[in-house]
Amino acid sequence: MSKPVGTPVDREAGWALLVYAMAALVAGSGLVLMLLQARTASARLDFLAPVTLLVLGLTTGLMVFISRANRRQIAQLNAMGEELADYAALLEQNTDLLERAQNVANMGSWASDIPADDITPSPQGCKILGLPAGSHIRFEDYLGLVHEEDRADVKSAWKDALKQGTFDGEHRILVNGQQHWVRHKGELEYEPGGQAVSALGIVQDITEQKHMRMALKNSEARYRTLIEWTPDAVLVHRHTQIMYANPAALKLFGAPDLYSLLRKHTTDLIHPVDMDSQRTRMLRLGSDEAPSTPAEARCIKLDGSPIDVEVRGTAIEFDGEPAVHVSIRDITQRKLLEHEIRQLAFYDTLTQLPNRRLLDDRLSQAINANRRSGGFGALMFLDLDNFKPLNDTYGHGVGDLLLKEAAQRLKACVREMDTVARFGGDEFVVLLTELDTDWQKSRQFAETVALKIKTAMAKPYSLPLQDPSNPALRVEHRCTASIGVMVFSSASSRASAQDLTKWADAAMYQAKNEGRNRICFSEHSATELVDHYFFNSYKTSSEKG
Ligand SMILES: Nc1nc2c(ncn2[C@@H]2O[C@H](COP(=O)(O)OP(=O)(O)OP(=O)(O)O)[C@@H](O)[C@H]2O)c(=O)[nH]1
Repeated sequence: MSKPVGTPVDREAGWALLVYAMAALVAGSGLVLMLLQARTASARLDFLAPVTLLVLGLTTGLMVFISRANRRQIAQLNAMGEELADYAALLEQNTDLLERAQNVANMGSWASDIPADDITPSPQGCKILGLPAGSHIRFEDYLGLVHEEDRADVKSAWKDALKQGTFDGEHRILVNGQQHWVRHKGELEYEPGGQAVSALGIVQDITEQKHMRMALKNSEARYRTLIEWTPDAVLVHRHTQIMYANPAALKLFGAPDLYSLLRKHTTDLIHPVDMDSQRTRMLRLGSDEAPSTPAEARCIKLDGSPIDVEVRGTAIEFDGEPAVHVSIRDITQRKLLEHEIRQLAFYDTLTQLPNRRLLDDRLSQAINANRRSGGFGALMFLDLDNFKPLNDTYGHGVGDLLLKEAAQRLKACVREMDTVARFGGDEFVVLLTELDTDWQKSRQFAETVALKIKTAMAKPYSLPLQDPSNPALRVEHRCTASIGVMVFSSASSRASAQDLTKWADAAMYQAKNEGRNRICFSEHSATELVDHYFFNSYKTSSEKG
């Protein structure tokens, strides 16, 4: 089978050319015949054949020409039709996409022909407004959907929009008896004369957002009311910048007004001693949602004075953004009470020196420390000599003054790290710690301190007689001290705190018996020495081997 040559258009043009050529040949033959017959002046009837040929040729050519022109126009029209169909499909596709997008966004659109008072919502717009799909409504119809309390506002907003060219507003509508919040936003178009002719806008159902916003507003209002009334100080800060302070916080920090606190950072209110720990807590709060455990801290008021507080923080959302709520309780009174209880439990009320209980505790600590360091300590037991006559002659009040003065003198004789305790009555105990790892040096040091104490205590006491009729009246009293000293190492770990006190007490009695105002070393000090060397040599050999 032979293949056709060329495209259909080429073939059609070829056939047309052939027909034109044949028509021209026929018409030409007719014309030639006519000319020849005219020359030979033949009969009138003889013209019929050539004329027929001429007309036939011309008519055929003309018909082919017209037919081709028509076919071209039809082809063009067909092409345009196909193009239009493509556009229509694209439009349909875009409309479908737009509708789906509006559906997802819960947002519709609408167009309004203002002079005709005709509003055409999109399918999603109809759904939001509770209208059948494809509805056209008048402005008055729309007002009928609007909640009656919002109707006047909508009317006046539309009036303004006609002048301004844009609008953006929220109001309530009723859809099947249910209240919905909608937001309209749109633009108007004007004709050259200034008359608004059309408007295009979007409508969005914002009921859910509105309810959430209202719930948030209500909970924030509740939160504010609660913290306004709470007796604890409350600060809300974001990255330490104070955003809110309740009246109790103003009072606690001595702020004259809210503004003076809002200018501050929480770090401005933390005492330098607690800055690091509080910063760490704040950083942890930023990443951890759980409220922090209460912690004691020192804060500073705006006038710079310190306050003891208990702080507790928790991460919150404030004005829609992450922040930290800090609750601050003033614990100054509690601290004072705690201090008072501690003083009563561990300190002598008259001299403010540690009492027997605290002494025992510190002595045990010293024994343990010596055990670790392998060094020596010393315990001195003191009893005032000739104290009773002062009491008996001038009364206990004056005796108390002497005891207080004796306490001060004792403290002045020792280092900060040492302990001076009142054991009871006119008895005192001095604990010297971390003397030396050498027995001789430690004993010497203890003896030096004991001598210093003996000298200080023996100095006369000038005491006011507390006579209201003569306040300047004073009495001079001489009252020495008998001192028993026990040097201990505790390396042997055999001696307890009670043992050491007992041995020092015995040495003190020895000093009393030997005539008072003197120093005696406990004979157990030597035993301790032997134990010490035994223990240390054992320790060294076991470490080696
Ligand atoms: N003012 C006052 N006296 C007290 C206190 N506690 C005990 N005393 C008195 O202290 C005295 C202690 O008695 P002693 O140690 O025997 O009296 P002393 O005159 O020092 O006798 P020697 O120690 O033997 O020298 C007693 O009179 C107690 O009443 C106190 O808190 N205040």
